[in-house]
Amino acid sequence: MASIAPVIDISGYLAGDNSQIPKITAEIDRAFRTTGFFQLVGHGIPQSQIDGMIQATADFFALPDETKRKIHGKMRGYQSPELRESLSSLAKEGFFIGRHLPGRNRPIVEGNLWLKEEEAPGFRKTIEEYFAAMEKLAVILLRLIALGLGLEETFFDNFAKQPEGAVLMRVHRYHPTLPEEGDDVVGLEAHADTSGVTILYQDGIGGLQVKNEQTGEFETIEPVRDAFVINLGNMFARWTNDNYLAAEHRVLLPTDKFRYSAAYFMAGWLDQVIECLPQVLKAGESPKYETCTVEELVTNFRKEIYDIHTPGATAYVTVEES
Ligand SMILES: O=C(O)CCC(=O)C(=O)O
Ligand SMILES: [Fe+2]
Repeated sequence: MASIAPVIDISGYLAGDNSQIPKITAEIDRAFRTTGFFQLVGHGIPQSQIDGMIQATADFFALPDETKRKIHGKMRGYQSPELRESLSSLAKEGFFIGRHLPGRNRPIVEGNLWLKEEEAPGFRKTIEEYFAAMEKLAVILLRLIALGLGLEETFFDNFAKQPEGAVLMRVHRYHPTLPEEGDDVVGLEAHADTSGVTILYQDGIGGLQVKNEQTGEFETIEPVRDAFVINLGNMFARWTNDNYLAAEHRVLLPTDKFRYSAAYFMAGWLDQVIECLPQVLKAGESPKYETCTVEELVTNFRKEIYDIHTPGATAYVTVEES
């Protein structure tokens, strides 16, 4: 059986070797049709930058609770474990950042929350630089996806590059289970992402699992040190009429050490209209989803999440940038 997340090397494309494009785009197309996940190597982001991001994340979460809570937020800043009632209090902490767009009053485009430099030396710079690297990688990925779908290479450029975009990154610390809890404790429940494409880095601990559509079983994606795990969110299910999978995935808690990961969600330009691409429809098929905008999808998602888990919470936090 094919791997649940095949390793795909895009270095040929990045080096400008056009002869590599058909092979790479066909591999990506196959992965998204069969499992919705692949592991990306040859992406050009130095391992030292990735390791630095993981170290900065670990240092941030190691700060005292009261320091982290100074920047407690919902879609930006520190997310303590209790924000999601469905998880055990020890399961997972997060820190969210998104695009920095001061002066825009549009919901979803919010200000980031940072500690003072002396409270978390180097954290902001490291995370912002990694986020910027993800922004570039997302454009590259979307170009390869466009080619694989038989579209113009730049088809998704506006989606990715228009500044007013729902583009977020969350770094996580998953806490080890208590001895009496055993293995197989779910720390992040099964979900599909609300994104176009998600670029995830998981450290070497493991625990990320994807639901196999054929068997219904969750299968583990083994960490590959220099690879990003790439998956599609529900926007591509809509664009491709479910030919590309927005696969369900979850995370099992580690058993003896913290696990760190970083998930960058390219949910794109708020005014992007998402409608079924005519290229994917076979004779006699019709679109399964209503046409909608990114803003509608993301707003609905946030309402669902925050109204369910934190009654009374608003879908957005609008924060003045310091
Ligand atoms: O931490 C991970 O490995 C996965 C995170 C994830 O799926 C998410 O944040 O949506
Ligand atoms: Fe996810």
